[in-house]
Amino acid sequence: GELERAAEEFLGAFYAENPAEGAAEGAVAARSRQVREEIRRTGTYRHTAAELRFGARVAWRNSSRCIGRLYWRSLRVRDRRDVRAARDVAAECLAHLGEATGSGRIRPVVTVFAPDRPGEPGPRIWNDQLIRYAGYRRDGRTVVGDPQNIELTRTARALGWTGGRGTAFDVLPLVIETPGEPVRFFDVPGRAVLEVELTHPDFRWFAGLGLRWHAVPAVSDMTLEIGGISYPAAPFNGWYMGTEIGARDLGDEGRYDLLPRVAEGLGLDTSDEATLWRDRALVELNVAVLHSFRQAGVTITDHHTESRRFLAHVSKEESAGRTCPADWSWIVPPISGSATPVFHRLYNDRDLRPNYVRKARAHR
Ligand code: HEM
Ligand SMILES: N=C(Nc1cccc(CNC[C@@H]2CCCN2)c1)c1cccs1
Repeated sequence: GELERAAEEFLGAFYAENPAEGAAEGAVAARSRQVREEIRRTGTYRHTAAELRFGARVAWRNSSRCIGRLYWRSLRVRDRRDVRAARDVAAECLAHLGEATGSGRIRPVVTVFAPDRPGEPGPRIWNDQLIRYAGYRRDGRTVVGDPQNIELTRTARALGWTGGRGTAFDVLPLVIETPGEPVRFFDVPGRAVLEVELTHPDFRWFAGLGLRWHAVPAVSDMTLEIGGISYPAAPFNGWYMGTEIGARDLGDEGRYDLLPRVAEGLGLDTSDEATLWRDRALVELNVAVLHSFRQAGVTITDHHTESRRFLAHVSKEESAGRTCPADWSWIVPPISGSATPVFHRLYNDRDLRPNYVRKARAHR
């Protein structure tokens, strides 16, 4: 059936790219038979440690919306497939953050928790990222914090969380769902969250905005799919590209909506779109992010450098006889698109496996 075909395809790719693994006489045939037998007996099968490591790295290499794939081989894989209790999942997520953060030299890490098995789903993390700032709707209109996380904040408070101090940067708890237990929240202690206070190299008033952001982006709401097996909790982190924070997180109207305030600080005329006050505010916000992270010794990349790296990755893949799948609309940065080399070409977006996929989730 479906699972057998996906398993066969994955094992084929695994042995093709890791010839030493199949060097022993009949090793490949034996593994294929063993997997088919296990699927027949149990309806699923267990990856070896080597298959899991390869699968997690190739899933990153196949992530067509990711501009940061040049270093796909260096992904650190934390095999925690025997972890499924909510408190243990939470504890391993905090350990993940510790390993990923270093003291600012961020390392790409993925932690793989228990897979879905017939009759026993794996654990699920309801947060979309391990580190998220709470959002509070005040009097029907004004919002304090991150509007994107208003619903998750409500859910956490409904589960009993009282940790929020009502600031714009309260770190939310982890909300973990696992079979046989009620959905629970677990605080993320301050010591697990490296943050950078934002200042601007040329404008002293910028610090007065009181802005900060967390160092590590760690996506926790995607399912790692390898050879037909789904790992619904497989949080992965890299480092930020500055535009994510400077353009989207802090600049979007539906997020921290800071362009008018930055434009005001710059003394721009915001009454007329044609003064391009939004564009000037965006650039200075992004300058502040890159300057602050670099001054704090926290890994970050700018969209020009990262674009060049991505094109180096694309040509490396071509040389390896593979087509690098890419989604132009996500690869091209949200500011200065045409000033980056990734803008001036097209890509093939293909849905390859292994991959990190977003599946419909029980409403949090
Ligand atoms: C090491 C530095 C990395 C950088 C600078 C980077 C950069 C980015 C950026 C800017 C995006 C677009 C995000 C957005 O617009 O919201 C993205 C998407 C993505 N990245 Fe990377 N990335 C890195 C590492 C990784 C790693 C380690 C993984 C997985 C192991 C990964 C998997 C993905 C996936 C799956 C997406 C698409 C997410 C979605 O569809 O919502 N990236 N990356
Ligand atoms: N730098 C990163 N940024 C990133 C990567 C994937 C997904 C996300 C979150 N994207 C979701 C938001 C909300 C909709 C559009 N963007 C951020 C990384 C996160 C994890 C590894 S790298």
